[in-house]
Amino acid sequence: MKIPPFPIPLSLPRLSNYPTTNSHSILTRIVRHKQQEVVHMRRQQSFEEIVQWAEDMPICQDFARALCLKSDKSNSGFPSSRPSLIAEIKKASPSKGVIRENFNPVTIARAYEQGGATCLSVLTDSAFFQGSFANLWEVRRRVALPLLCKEFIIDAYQVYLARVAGADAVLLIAAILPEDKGQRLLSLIHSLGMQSLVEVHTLAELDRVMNWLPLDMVGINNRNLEDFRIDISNTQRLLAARREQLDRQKIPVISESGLDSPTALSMVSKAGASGVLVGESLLKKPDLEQAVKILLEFPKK
Ligand SMILES: O=C(O)c1ccccc1NCC(=O)[C@H](O)[C@H](O)COP(=O)(O)O
Repeated sequence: MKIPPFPIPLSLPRLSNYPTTNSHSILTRIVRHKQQEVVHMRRQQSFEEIVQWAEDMPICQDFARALCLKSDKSNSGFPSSRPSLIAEIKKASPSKGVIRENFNPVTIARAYEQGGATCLSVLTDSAFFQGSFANLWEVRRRVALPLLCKEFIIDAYQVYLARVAGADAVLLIAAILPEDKGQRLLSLIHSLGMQSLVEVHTLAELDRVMNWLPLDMVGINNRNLEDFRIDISNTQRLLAARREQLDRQKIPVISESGLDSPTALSMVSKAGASGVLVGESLLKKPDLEQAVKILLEFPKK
């Protein structure tokens, strides 16, 4: 394997340089910032070079398959099916500020792996989540689990960067991608050998992304990204409406955000989710390995 020159010396622009105000929704502010960030990164590191590095990367792991193999929908030892866990590595978030002061992405990744996580999600946004592509690359070098690049993707440049930093899968958020752009980015992700977790929050978004082909995984976000409200019954609602269609097309569903107990996992699993994406409730605990084990322990009958 040729080692790409990470960390690419990208000095990202400071949030305060851009004309966003608190009257805009957080998602609007993030997207405006991303637009500026992409312009800035393209100036610092040529697109052609990033493309070349991406083409030299080793083959990706099958993220969706890992999740489905681990999700145990038939194990009679458990009162309900057990979803597999994508454990998230994030230092801070717009809704919660700093979540974990003592933050070392590789130490966190190893603890998650020891605890029984199936895959990892690494926040790469720096302005709002205090993450980086270098964090993703560090985790890639030291931990074998399949990795999701958790970014606000609006441009091909970011997709190539995710591949160079070692991602196996990339998040696409329906709410920030008009239809043809979403499909174009999904096709690019596939052409680079990666998969995508396509995230929706509403039924209208779910119906829209069902036209993006081929879908690897759908994520149902329980967090409203406009106002931060969390409602884990969102997963049940959307699955109740479209489970048949998703099952028919064999598209695994991941429930995201606000999941903090085995009971919550059991709820979304019974609704049809094959996996869960969990960050904050784990990251708040001092012992992360133990926190994962406790979360994956389903309530006994
Ligand atoms: O978490 C936020 O405050 C946030 C704000 C705006 C856009 C996205 C945001 N979070 C991304 C996520 O959806 C979560 O990191 C992920 O689903 C894990 O959620 P949690 O377990 O609640 O940390």
